[in-house]
Amino acid sequence: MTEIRSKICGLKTAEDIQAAAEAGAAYIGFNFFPKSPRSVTVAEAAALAVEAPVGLCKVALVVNMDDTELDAIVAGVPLDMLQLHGHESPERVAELKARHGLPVMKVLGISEPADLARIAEYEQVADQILVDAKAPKGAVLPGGNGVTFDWSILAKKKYWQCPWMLAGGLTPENVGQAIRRTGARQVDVASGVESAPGQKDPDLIRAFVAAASGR
Ligand SMILES: O=C(O)c1ccccc1N[C@@H]1O[C@H](COP(=O)(O)O)[C@@H](O)[C@H]1O
Repeated sequence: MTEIRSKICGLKTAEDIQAAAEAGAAYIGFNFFPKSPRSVTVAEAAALAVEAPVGLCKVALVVNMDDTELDAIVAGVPLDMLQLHGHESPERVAELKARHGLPVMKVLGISEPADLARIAEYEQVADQILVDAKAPKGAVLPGGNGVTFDWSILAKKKYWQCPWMLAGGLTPENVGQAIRRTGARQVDVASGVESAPGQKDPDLIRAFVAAASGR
């Protein structure tokens, strides 16, 4: 059976990290978007990251961040990957890879088949692509809104040259179906494993990773 790798995004406590690690998640995400209920400071993320088990990929989620702020995050937190969740261009992706020496996952929002074309602009420069739902009009957050998109759009995808991950409204209940319908081998969740905005639920984290893994 194909191994499915899960990313649990927006972790804020040591208990969240322990639950993700014990459940078998492959990635954990620290959210540095200030308006998010999941956001953490550099100091908070650093304290959590140093306690994370070796082998768990620690991802920093940032949105259109400038160099000064991102330099402080990379200098202060032991990280394994950057997740760019804004309007970063392919040139900016390349620049940040070179500047920080970290793999970069670029997020692209999908709501219709035509959106798939944008992935071609990034697949040679990004290390991974995160395929997410587009944020609803007027939303404060560019992600983390718990909305899905029409997964059948991904049935029309071509082979991409870098690994990709599926996100957008995933939950323990729907992640199995999402994997079957899209062929995703990696899945990402934020709000779908919470009891309230920004509060992760260890039971839901375990249920999500188990459902993604087909257990
Ligand atoms: O989670 C957030 O608060 C967030 C804020 C700003 C940009 C991205 C954010 N989250 C990312 O969006 C996906 C999908 O979230 P959800 O599962 O639909 O709630 C999430 O996995 C994060 O990578």
